[in-house]
Parts: sequence; structure tokens; C-alpha cells
Amino acid sequence: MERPGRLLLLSELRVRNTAYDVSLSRSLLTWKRRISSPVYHPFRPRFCVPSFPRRPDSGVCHSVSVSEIISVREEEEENSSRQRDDGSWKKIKEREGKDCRQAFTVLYVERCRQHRWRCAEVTFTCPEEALYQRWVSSIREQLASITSRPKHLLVYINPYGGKRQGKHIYEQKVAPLFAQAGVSTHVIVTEYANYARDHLRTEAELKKFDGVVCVGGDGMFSEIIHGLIWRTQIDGSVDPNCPDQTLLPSSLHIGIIPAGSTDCICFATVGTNDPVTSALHIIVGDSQPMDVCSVHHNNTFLRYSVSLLGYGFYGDVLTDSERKRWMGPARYDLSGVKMFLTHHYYEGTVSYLPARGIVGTPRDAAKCRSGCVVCQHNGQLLSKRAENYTMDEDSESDGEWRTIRGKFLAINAASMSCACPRSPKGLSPAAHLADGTTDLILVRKCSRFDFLRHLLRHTSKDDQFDLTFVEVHRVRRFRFTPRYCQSDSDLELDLRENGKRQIFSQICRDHPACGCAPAYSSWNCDGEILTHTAIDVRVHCQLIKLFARGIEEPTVFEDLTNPCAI
Ligand SMILES: CCCCCCCCCCCCC/C=C/[C@@H](O)[C@H](COP(=O)(O)O)NC(=O)CCCCC
Ligand SMILES: Nc1ncnc2c1ncn2[C@@H]1O[C@H](COP(=O)(O)OP(=O)(O)O)[C@@H](O)[C@H]1O
Ligand SMILES: [Ca+2]
Repeated sequence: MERPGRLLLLSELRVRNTAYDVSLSRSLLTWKRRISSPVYHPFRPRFCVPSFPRRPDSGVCHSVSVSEIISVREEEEENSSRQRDDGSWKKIKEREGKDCRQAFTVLYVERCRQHRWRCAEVTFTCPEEALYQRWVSSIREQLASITSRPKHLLVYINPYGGKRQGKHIYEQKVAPLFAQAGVSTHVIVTEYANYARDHLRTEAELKKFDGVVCVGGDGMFSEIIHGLIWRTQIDGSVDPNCPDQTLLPSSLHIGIIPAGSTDCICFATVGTNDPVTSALHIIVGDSQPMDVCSVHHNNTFLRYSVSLLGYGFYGDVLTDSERKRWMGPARYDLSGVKMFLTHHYYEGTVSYLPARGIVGTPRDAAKCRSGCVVCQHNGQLLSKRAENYTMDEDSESDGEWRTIRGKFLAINAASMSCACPRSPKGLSPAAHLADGTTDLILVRKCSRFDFLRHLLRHTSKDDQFDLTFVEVHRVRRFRFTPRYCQSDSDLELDLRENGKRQIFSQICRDHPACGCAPAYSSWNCDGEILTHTAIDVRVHCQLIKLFARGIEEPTVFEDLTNPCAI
């Protein structure tokens, strides 16, 4: 827990008619109940309550970090009460022509189960108005000194994401919290796909805002980063089409109010997909850097990705599910079962540049958590390398490219854990949000039974990588070429390696009447289908910042004292 530091205020105030010692420092607001110690009175055969000064015992003590106070509300007259000369308290009557308010309410973050946050409140009553004024203005001064809190936000709502509840969720759960916290908003309900992206690219007056918030799923978040990153590069004269360019980071933070189907980006950065929790992380001005992959084809920019780039199984699930959008989030389950039964595999070549000199591997037991030291270390290392940047920086510092040819059921690149309600540990449980790498997971052709074992392990404690047909590499860059796109020399190499069998299978594949497996899948890029299959992917370390703090480890203290967490 935070140490209180020098006290700015210390007073006896009342909470629900009980006396508390309340203190405020630059970092903490603390209120501790004064429980009257019963003392024996020699002339009366019973215990009595002593008068002032009373000894505070080790009674109930609450502490709130100033950084997690949402706001202070001045209460109306009726709630005020006043201390009598004899030490007791009475309701005060309205004094004619005078402002004599004496109660104020502090709204603050309270931690609940499973990384959820709630807005809790406590009302303090002061014995006199001057003291009341000091308390209200001191807390407000402390809040005003936190410069990281957003004051003006640009909000985009996708009314068609998830269960089509985006607008309702924003209006009912989020807007009232922003209003209480004094955050002003400009809200835009999107009219069609890519509306938010194009608005951010060309029209939005970004200088007016401290951040951009999207209400929707991963697809909506993807629109926002495409608009923001593109705009930042064009404004800074950086060519987004060149895969070797170092991209400029966007200065605006991005907030996600989850209202989509998978909400993986929200879940993996906050630990839950709860709109109130996300709104509170935005209000307190949390900051979480995040890696972004750029995806190119033949030196032409295709897309950015922050969570999953999946070819084969996850690409096919997405393509199939888009035809079932009317079903809402359940479309993924149906398409998942269908694609599992279809059991398509795809041939191609994967080349990758292993991440060298960095801390962490995809098989680590430790996970990326709030204040992650792996992300901090690798972020510093990579930014130092970028300072001494040369065009062949990657090959010099990371070693040599490696190549794998084969038949794959799935090729996945997870730039973060990709934890979501379907798989709370995610596709790559030890992946990091901001370490400048992505975990390349290759699932080779295997039986349906074995693939099911692999998939089921995403939902249990068992290791999904501990299978002979699965390999995982932590990489900074990778390329994929499907077999049908391979150059003549690569195909010749294949022929020499695999013999005649390959020639016949290729003929068969080019012949739809055979009814055999298709030659190519498509890429699932954060839930959007990519138009190209041959791609070149590069990780840009900590390119964007979210209003989040990573998943917090629950502390023993919170579990014991917070009734909401039980
Ligand atoms: C038989 C048991 C199978 C259990 C498999 C569970 C594996 C789940 C891993 C899910 C990883 C999800 C990665 C995130 C992808 C999202 O970006 C994407 C779009 O989200 P949204 O815009 O909110 O709709 N979602 C998907 O591609 C859905 C994948 C579902 C796979 C079953
Ligand atoms: N007003 C709109 N009408 C139709 N599609 C939209 C609209 N706004 C955004 N979209 C698109 O909807 C798709 C899905 O959005 P998303 O918020 O991720 O929901 P889901 O999680 O259900 O997929 C994205 O491709 C996004 O570009
Ligand atoms: Ca990463």
C-alpha cells in the first residue's frame, strides 16, 4: 500500500453519524473510525463512554489513493449535521442568506472481483463550514494536479457491434461517470464501417482532445488505431507504406469501452470486459503502452494489428462467422465448431526473425501484469537500438532469419496474450503487451483429436504449446508465403525435399472438382479479414498508449478488507 507522506489535512469528521479521523496527504485519503474505549467508572457500576480526547483504536480504516479519487461532490443542506458543544452532533437548520453546507461526498475507485472496478462513495460531515471548505478545495487541488487525467474526449460508438448495445451501454453506464468526473465529451455514433477511421484520418480536430474512446469490439478499436496511426505518420511525413520505416507514436491515449463480440483487447489490457471498469480507468488517466504490428504486402501497407494475426483456423472461423453476423457473438462458437470439423490445413513458408537480447520467452510461467518489468526492460532496449538505427538494424541485433516450410492447421501471431472470456489465459499466456515482440505459434497438420486437445488447453491450466505438432517462437518480424504463391525456385526446393507426391497434391488442389482442401486461407487481423495471404509483419514497440494499466495482481490486503471482493 502507498505511504501517506506529509499530511495536508487531519480532522475529526463524521461518516454516517460516526466519528472518524480523516487525513489527506498528496497520495492518500484515509478515514479511520474512532471507537470509544469503554473505561470503568468507580462510582457507577457500569462502563461509560469517555469524552474528548478519545483514544482511536485499531478500528476500521479505509484508504484511497488520491490518484483513484473520481471527484468530490458538495452535498445539499439536508445532509449536514453539526457538533454540539457537548460533543454530540445534531442536524443544522438552514441559515438565512448564508451558504452553510457542511457535507461532501468523495467518489472513488473500489476494486471488486475479477479485476472489476466500481465507483464507491463516502460522505463526510464537517463540524463547521470553514473546515468543510478547506476539505473540498484541498481534495480538488490534489485532483487538479494530476496532469495525466483526460478533460476532453472524442468518443466513437459502433451501434452495431456485439449485441448492438453500444449506444445503450455508453449512455447508461459510461456518460454519467464522465459527467461526475468533469470529463467533457464529443460523441459520434458511427454511420457505417470505417466511419471512425476516416473521420480520424482527415477531419477530427485532434488538438482539442486528450484522448479517443471507442465503444465497440476489437474491430472498432482497430478502426481507431488505423485512423490515429495513419494521421500521425502523414502529419510527421513518415511513409506508412515502407515496412522498414520507424513509425511515429501517437500522442493521444485510446480508451476502450467494451461492447463487442470478443473484446479481447480490452480483456487482455484490463483483465475484464466491463464498461464501468474501463470508464474508470479512462477517468483516472491510466496509461498502458502497447505494441503494434504493421502488415505489408509487396511494400504496400495492408493493416495494423495489436492482438491476433491468424491464418488457417482463426482466419476461416472469421470468414465463416461474418456471414452469420445476425447471430451476434454466438456466431464465433458456431463457426468455430464448423471449422474444427472441416479440419483444413494449408501449405506455405514462414520466415521469422527471432527476438534476441530481450527478456522473456513464450513458455514463461510469469505473465505480463501491471507495471511489467519485462515490457519496461525490452522497451528501453529496443528504443536504444532504434536510436542507432540502420536499415539492416533487425538482422544485426536480432540474428538471422529462419525459415519453416510445412502444412499448418493454424499460424497465429499473438502480440499480447489475447485473453478473452472464451479463453481467460489466451492464445499465448506469457505474451507481453509492450515488449516489442509477437509470439508466432505454428500448429502443424495433425489429427482432429490432437487439434481438439490443443484447442481445449486454451481453456484449462494445461500448456497448449506442450504438444509435438505445436511450436512457438518470440519474434520481431515474420513473413508468410502460401505455397501457391511461392517462387519457382522455392517450389523446386519443395519438390526436391518432398518428391513426386507434392506434384500430384498440387494438381489436385488446383482442381475444384476433387473436393479436396482449399489452397489458401485468409488472415484474421484483430477480427478483420485481410485481402492478401502473402504478408510481411513487423512489430513496432510501444507505438500506442491505452487508458489502461495492464492486469493487476490482486493483493491480499484488498481481498481481506474489501467486502465487494468477497
Ligand atoms: C473446443 C473448444 C475451443 C476453445 C478455443 C478457445 C480459443 C479461443 C481463443 C480466442 C482468441 C481470440 C483472439 C481475438 C480475436 C478478436 O480480435 C476477434 C474479433 O473480435 P471482435 O471484433 O470483438 O468480434 N475475434 C475472433 O476472431 C473470434 C475468434 C473465436 C474463435 C473461436
Ligand atoms: N455504423 C456501423 N455500421 C456497420 N458497421 C460498422 C459501423 N461502425 C463500425 N462498424 C464495423 O463493424 C465491425 C465490427 O465492429 P466491432 O465493434 O468490432 O463489433 P464485433 O465485436 O461484434 O465484431 C467493424 O468492422 C467495424 O468497422
Ligand atoms: Ca508484445
